[in-house]
Amino acid sequence: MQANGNANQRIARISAHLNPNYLKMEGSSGLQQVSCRAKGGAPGFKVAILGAAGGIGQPLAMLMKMNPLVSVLHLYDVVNSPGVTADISHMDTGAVVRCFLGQSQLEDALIGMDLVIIPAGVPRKPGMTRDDLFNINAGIVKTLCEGITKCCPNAIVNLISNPVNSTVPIAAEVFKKAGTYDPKRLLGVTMLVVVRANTFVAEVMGLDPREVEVPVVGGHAGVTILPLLSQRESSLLISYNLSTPIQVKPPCSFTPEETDYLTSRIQNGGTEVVEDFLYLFLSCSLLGSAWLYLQRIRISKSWGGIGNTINALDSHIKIPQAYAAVKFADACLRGLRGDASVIQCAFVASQVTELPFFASKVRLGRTGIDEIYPLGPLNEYERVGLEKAKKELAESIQKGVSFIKK
Ligand SMILES: NC(=O)c1ccc[n+]([C@@H]2O[C@H](COP(=O)([O-])OP(=O)(O)OC[C@H]3O[C@@H](n4cnc5c(N)ncnc54)[C@H](O)[C@@H]3O)[C@@H](O)[C@H]2O)c1
Ligand SMILES: O=C(O)C[C@H](O)C(=O)O
Repeated sequence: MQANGNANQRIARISAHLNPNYLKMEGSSGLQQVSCRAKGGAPGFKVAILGAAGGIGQPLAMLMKMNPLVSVLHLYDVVNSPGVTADISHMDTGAVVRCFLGQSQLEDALIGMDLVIIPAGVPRKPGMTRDDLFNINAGIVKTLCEGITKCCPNAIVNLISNPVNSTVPIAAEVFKKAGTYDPKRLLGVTMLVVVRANTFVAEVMGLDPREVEVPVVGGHAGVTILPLLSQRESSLLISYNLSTPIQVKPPCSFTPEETDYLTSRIQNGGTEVVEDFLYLFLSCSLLGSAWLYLQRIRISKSWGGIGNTINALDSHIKIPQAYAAVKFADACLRGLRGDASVIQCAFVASQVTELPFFASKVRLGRTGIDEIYPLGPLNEYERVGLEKAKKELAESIQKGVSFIKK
């Protein structure tokens, strides 16, 4: 194997993984000249994660580093991104990982990106709704989206920060204001509720979750999450009349009790996790769990001290949430690559209902969303649910729009 460059150049390349400013300090003319990838690394897409040091950001970064479609991975956060980047960069997979820390490095983090994934912001604590996060997360999403308009206006944006029902309209308004809005490129990530729906249905029916595909439409909070359980048989083939066949799932139907149980569990899955974690934290702390102890120290440091420790107790590494986010990001990348029939649910600008945004099945392509599918036939239970969902969604969307237009 032949080494690439002289010793100083090699050391500079390694240091640039962790802090791209290293090369600037060394007198390089800029980031674009840096090639941090080992010789022979595969070409692929450039992906930035904003909020990469967080509970969802860290496992998301790890899983994106493992994705063969990713050639460059930028990890941005306002705290702790150097440590996370150091960890992730030791993985012997193809993607080059670079660290960006703090607002002054946001633009460098975004230049030239194909896909920007945003899990930045505060998570819920027990007793809170996603909407309770609006006051803090709205401003964070606004700032990050302003960076995107400047540095990578053509990137696909995957918005994870809650409340998704409002943060997606906020992002749209920021992009409109800057004249860079393309509704095909802005997607609110609702994949997690689809993942939960598939799992819970599989449990009830005794199926392998990989065989199950439940369309979940509407939004990403409480009653706005509307699983279309009546459609989980062969709905894609029947209602969308696609030319490319999609695998028909094993047919089954649910009793009214099962439908109630499943709908409620899917709608409240996020709350189940938030409430359960506090219980888990307290029990494990009593048992002296080293992991949780370390997490607590790490989180309290990152949140600025003892005073905030209590607030941060329910923040934890969110692996299934990251799994869902990566499943969705991977679908976006496969669409960008030109794969056929990449279909997922997402919260997007839509004409499927009278609302300006709605989650439904979309087909992903080389420029983002290629097609948005209609809801298909609903039963009476789902029609009632749809009306409730639309009422709450309308308010959340308006709240996001007004935040920018005020
Ligand atoms: N849509 C979904 O499916 C889904 C799933 C899980 C979490 N979430 C949401 O994602 C968000 C993050 O959740 P978490 O559990 O990772 O929280 P967390 O507190 O563990 O991590 C959030 C990270 O964002 C960073 N951050 C804060 N302000 C920032 C800024 N201005 N720029 C860049 N980074 C910033 C923090 O430093 C932190 O590292 C929450 O709003 C949560 O509700 C959504
Ligand atoms: O519920 C939350 O607050 C986080 C996320 O949206 C989830 O569904 O787990």
